[in-house]
Amino acid sequence: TSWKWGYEEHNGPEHWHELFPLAYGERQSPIDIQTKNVKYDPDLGPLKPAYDPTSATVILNFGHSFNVEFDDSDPVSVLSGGPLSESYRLKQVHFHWGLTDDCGSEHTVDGVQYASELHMVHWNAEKYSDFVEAVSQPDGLAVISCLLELGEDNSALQQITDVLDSIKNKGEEAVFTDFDPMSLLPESLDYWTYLGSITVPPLLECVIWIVLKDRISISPEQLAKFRSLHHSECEDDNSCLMLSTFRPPQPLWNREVRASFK
Ligand SMILES: NS(=O)(=O)N=C1NCCCN1
Ligand SMILES: [Zn+2]
Repeated sequence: TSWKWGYEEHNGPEHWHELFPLAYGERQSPIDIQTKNVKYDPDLGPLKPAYDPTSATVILNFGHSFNVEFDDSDPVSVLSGGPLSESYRLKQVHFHWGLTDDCGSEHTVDGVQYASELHMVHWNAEKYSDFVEAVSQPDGLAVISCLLELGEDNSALQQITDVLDSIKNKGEEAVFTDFDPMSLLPESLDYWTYLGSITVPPLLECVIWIVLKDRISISPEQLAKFRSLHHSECEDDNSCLMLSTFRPPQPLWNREVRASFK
């Protein structure tokens, strides 16, 4: 394509439909979770994350975000329970953020946008043979989302922000292991769940979303570190900063949001 999708005026979410028609699909993400319209579902069991910190491998700058990658060649770090009928394998963890501290999350709750959002991406390794096959299926991925609100330094997050200087430019990667993604999550795993899509092109409608009710904190200094990353290789430090990396909420259409809690 002549342009690479991104989050700037010329290639951001309002342009994505030009190359990725699913942008106008019936089960797009993120959404605004209107708590008065969610339905408590007593059949929703507890989430059962089981992660091995040694399965973390590298942290890398993708250009439109940075990922902590996990070795998913064996069922070592997995998620089951909750709304899931099968066991899903953890593949990567990443974040979304905004230009200023008053925006940045993708999901919103009763119209409130938070400073950042954590996504833990898992794929259905019981039904599908690899990640690429999974993203072409309606139940291919399960993504745990946790909203980050502006506040105190998050000590678990510091393990990540401390290494971002080593992956400043697109394509750079660094060894990153002995990382337990559970350390990032709040004490309660109460959640809302709905059927949606990945929130980056090609916007495939393959995700069972699991949005945690409780939030974790991120400090202004930690957010500033996210924004110091470069979305491409460039010398002039301020011409290619990864300042904003969130897609705004999309229409709910004919979908229900269920709650695991009253
Ligand atoms: N924001 S997101 O939908 O989690 N993004 C993803 N990108 C790559 C494939 C999985 N998910
Ligand atoms: Zn994401």
